[in-house]
Amino acid sequence: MDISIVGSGYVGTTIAACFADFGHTVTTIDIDEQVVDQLNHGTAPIHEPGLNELIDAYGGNRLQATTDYAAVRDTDVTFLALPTPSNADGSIDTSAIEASARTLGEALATKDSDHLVVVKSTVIPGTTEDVLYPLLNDAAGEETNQRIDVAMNPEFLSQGTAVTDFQTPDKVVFGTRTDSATELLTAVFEPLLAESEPALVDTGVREAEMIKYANNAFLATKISLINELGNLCKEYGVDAYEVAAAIGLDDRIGEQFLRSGVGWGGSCFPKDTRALIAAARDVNYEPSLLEATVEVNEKQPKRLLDLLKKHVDVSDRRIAVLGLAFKSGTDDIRGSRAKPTIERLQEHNADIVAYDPVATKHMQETFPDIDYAESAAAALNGAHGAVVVTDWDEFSALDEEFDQMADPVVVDGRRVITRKDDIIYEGITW
Ligand SMILES: NC(=O)C1=CN([C@@H]2O[C@H](COP(=O)(O)OP(=O)(O)OC[C@H]3O[C@@H](n4cnc5c(N)ncnc54)[C@H](O)[C@@H]3O)[C@@H](O)[C@H]2O)C=CC1
Ligand SMILES: O=C(O)[C@H]1O[C@H](OP(=O)(O)OP(=O)(O)OC[C@H]2O[C@@H](n3ccc(=O)[nH]c3=O)[C@H](O)[C@@H]2O)[C@H](O)[C@@H](O)[C@@H]1O
Repeated sequence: MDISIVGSGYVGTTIAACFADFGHTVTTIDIDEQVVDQLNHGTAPIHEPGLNELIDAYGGNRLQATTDYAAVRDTDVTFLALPTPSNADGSIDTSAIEASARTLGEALATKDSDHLVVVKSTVIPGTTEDVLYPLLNDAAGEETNQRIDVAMNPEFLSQGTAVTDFQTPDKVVFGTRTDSATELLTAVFEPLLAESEPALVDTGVREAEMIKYANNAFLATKISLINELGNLCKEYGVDAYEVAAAIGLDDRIGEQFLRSGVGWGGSCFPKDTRALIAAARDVNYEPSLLEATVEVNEKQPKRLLDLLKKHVDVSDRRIAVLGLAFKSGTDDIRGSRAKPTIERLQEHNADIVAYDPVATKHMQETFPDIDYAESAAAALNGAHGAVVVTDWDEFSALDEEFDQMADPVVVDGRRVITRKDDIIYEGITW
């Protein structure tokens, strides 16, 4: 099948590479010429395990990239994997996806066969059918004889494991208006459905849009709940990880996403929870639990520093921040809990030295005035305290490095530190 994909970020590039691997012919479209050049030269524009191998194998042949929307005319279906960031009030900014729908509609005006446009981006219920569908058809013009249909196919991959998550999902959701759209999507995903046998959810467009938000809201709330319980555990001298391990044995609860700590970040949980809260207010519904989910998350970095301040006066003291990425395995700092942690340390006039194996360059753009170390050892050397914000494996190997601290106070926000002897060690929820 001939597939086009608009947007070559985390989602667009991953699905492009995997669709090519299924045997489809794929054309990606992006406004960023550098991204297009990279793909055509067989290089992935983002860092994801396994992605470079696929792009290297198919880039420039079965997988072509362009900035020209005209390429969609030679394809049967177009996936939109465009950003849906937050407006100032938390609602989603649909400007990129709307602009793209207009350009896509204009390009499809001269296509003489049916075309399916599938929204992969995370959008509030109604966006695909009430906003994008009319835009596409208006831009395509009345005199065209082709029929444009729309569908919604939410994506559940996580950064750091994007390729394997996409190839072996728990479920695939088709939100469609017509049987022909369902049939076409089934043909696109046929190799994946045959190989991994995920649950197939065949539903309506609005339901598919809502399933994506509900999925992320549930996961974010699950983490906030274990963080709230974890905070309480700490007050009672109870280890929250022992409690989590036990409650996770109940199939109704499940063992995943029970790692308490300094909170959730990333490109999606923060924006999607805010978007759902804004959407709820739009329909005059007060989303109390979602608000509490966000509120608990905002509190965790403060708790981390309160624990540090119990042992150290941070003012004018060198404090090490270990980990800047929003989670291990990525250089992405969007929504990272390191940001509020650094801001709060700055408010207390700490002399901050930060370290991350891969995310330093990005954080330097946000905080150009703090020190950045080349290694965790260098960050800890002479520090009066350290906070751990990201669950990088290499932090669990730290040992003698703590002996080089001026005051060996370590507050762990991710339960990664294994050395406990001869240091003052505090876990955020244990
Ligand atoms: N990052 C993730 O792990 C996941 C993201 N999502 C959702 O998928 C959507 C895309 O997210 P990401 O891939 O992370 O975005 P991203 O920010 O990594 O990439 C977006 C790409 O779209 C391009 N672009 C922007 N406007 C364009 C236009 N008018 N025409 C062509 N290209 C354009 C940008 O240059 C960029 O390469 C969002 O709605 C997000 O919520 C869903 C599941 C997972
Ligand atoms: O919509 C999206 O973009 C994606 O958002 C998340 O994926 P991602 O943000 O890449 O990463 P996660 O592994 O979910 O971690 C998110 C945050 O939660 C934190 N987390 C996760 C799990 C846990 O037990 N505790 C915890 O604090 C992580 O440290 C991280 O800051 C979802 O897991 C994906 O299913 C979804 O597709």
